[in-house]
Amino acid sequence: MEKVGLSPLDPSSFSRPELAIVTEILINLNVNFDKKILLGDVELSVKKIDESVNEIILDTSKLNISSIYDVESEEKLEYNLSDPLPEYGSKLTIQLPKKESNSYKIGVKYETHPDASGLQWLSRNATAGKKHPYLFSQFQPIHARSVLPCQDTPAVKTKYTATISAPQEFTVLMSAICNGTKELHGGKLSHFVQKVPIPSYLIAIAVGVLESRKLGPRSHVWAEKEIIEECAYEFANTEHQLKTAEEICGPYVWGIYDLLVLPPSFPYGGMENPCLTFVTPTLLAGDRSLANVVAHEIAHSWTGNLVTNRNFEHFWLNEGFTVFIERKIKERLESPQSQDFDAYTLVSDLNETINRLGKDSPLTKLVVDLKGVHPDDAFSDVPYEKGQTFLRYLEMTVGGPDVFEPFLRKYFDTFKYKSIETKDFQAFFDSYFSENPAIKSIDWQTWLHSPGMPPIIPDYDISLAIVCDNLIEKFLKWDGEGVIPITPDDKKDLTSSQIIYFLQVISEAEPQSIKKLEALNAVFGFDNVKNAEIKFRWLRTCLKANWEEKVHIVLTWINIVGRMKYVRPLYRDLYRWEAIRKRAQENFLANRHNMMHMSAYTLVKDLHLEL
Ligand SMILES: CC/C=C\C/C=C\C[C@@H](O)/C=C/C=C/C=C\[C@@H](O)CCCC(=O)O
Ligand SMILES: [Zn+2]
Repeated sequence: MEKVGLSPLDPSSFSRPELAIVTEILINLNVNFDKKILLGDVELSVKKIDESVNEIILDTSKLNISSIYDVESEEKLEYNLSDPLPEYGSKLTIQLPKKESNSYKIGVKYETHPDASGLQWLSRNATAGKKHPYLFSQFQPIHARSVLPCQDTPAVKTKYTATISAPQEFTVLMSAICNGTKELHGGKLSHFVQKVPIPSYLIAIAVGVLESRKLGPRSHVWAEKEIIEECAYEFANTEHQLKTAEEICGPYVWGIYDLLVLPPSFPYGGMENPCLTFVTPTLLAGDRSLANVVAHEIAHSWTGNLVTNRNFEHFWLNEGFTVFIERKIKERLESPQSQDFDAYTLVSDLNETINRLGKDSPLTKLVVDLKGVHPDDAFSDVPYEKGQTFLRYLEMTVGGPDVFEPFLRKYFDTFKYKSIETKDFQAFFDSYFSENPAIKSIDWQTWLHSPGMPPIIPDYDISLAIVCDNLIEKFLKWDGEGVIPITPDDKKDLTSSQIIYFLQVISEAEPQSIKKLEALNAVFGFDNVKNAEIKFRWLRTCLKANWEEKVHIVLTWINIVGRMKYVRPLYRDLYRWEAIRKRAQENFLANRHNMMHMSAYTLVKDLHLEL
């Protein structure tokens, strides 16, 4: 069902940038931890596109607006704030001042709501140091509107500057370059500038008592002091990853590349906020084995942040390309086998998602229809894995990386600083490869618009999987009597990725007996593993075996770790287990106040709770 009032060009936004567009944003906010609000003002530079309009339309969500004015004359402007559309917010229509020129500066004084969907206000207990509160944001896909009035569509890209005031002991970080801090009335003012035009979902802020360590010539890692050394070790390869990405994609335009390791409630593995990637502490495996997420976020510096999906129906242009580049970084820094191993093993995750959503579900298409569907409800690994599979297929079809990588660089250069749709990519591809007869065989319609698994899975090098397959077969065939047919010797040559794959296949097989799993744990030590990807799959395997003793461990973990990639499947597993269902629902209800809005919003549905 279509939602009334939303744009015909972006079904997730009220704004109409084709009529009047925001061209620059100036943010001036104070952080109030006691009230859990940001308060201050924004100044929006606006350009009229259609001469006949006298208004600008913005997205807002739960903002408490006190005045809207013409910055030059300081005259108050008339505005209308619509009734809220749940999860989309309210449409803010502002009458533009009457004047000759087509350019305006509009000021909005306001404060955010303590439940702003794009912010998480953490109490001191939810931090590592337990002494100070913490604030962080997550605006993708459409939560920027809960923090500032804006055209909250990725079709609009603007530069921004910000001045943020916070208590003295806190560090303020943003998805921008910090160009100075100064003390003021016992507090601290921090100034930021983002000179590259970005969509609203890439504006980001974090405020905490933080330290940093240098990682390389253009990178620092930020975190609470309790984990900062661990973070510096884990992400020591950042500069290598960045350089490799530049070799593949072209020059890095963002100046610095910093990392912020957030408290564990952060809902995603990573978020590609420009100049300052946000990452979950679940990447701290102790052996750098999960740092591919950083390669993924680095890749977004081109795919998503430079060339951006015009609306979230084309999210695969952001994520499919990013996974594709992430694996090319892995290929160069590790080996072609490890690149293919990742692609091959993630096909089974994709399969699980498509079975869960239904192979005919419209949400399994690469290009989705988001009219009446909130992007947070559409989120899955389909745009990631089906998207990268399509790109691997295209690469293979046109003649391999030697031909495809120069095309990619040309694509980034042509569409940098722009927002595009799938048809723009397709037209560019067709024109670039117009002399290549192989492109005639590409069935764009099926790849882009048919539901279900990708029509073709490329011939990946599966040598790293074969050794695991032998062990998996031995384990699955074992009847649980006598000694487990896997020895510590079998395990010692396996990489973390191979152990993840091993457990992934076991978790997808028939439920195993608790006795067999105890024996497996004795060989691998899964109960004490630090690597979150392994822990996650181990816990899922245990739940499938109805191993009651593990329920408490699962609940304890998901009460701390907010990463939806883990929390949602584990809650869904608990829900499926009838005897545990109520306990899972009660646990969620007791802990939802510690979660970010988007996590609680999606979990209510996963747990079939009517709230
Ligand atoms: C077909 C999908 C259509 C629309 C979805 C659009 C936006 C999805 C929205 O819910 C926000 C996504 C934000 C993602 C941020 C980071 C991810 O890349 C993390 C991936 C999972 C993880 O590793 O934890
Ligand atoms: Zn991504």
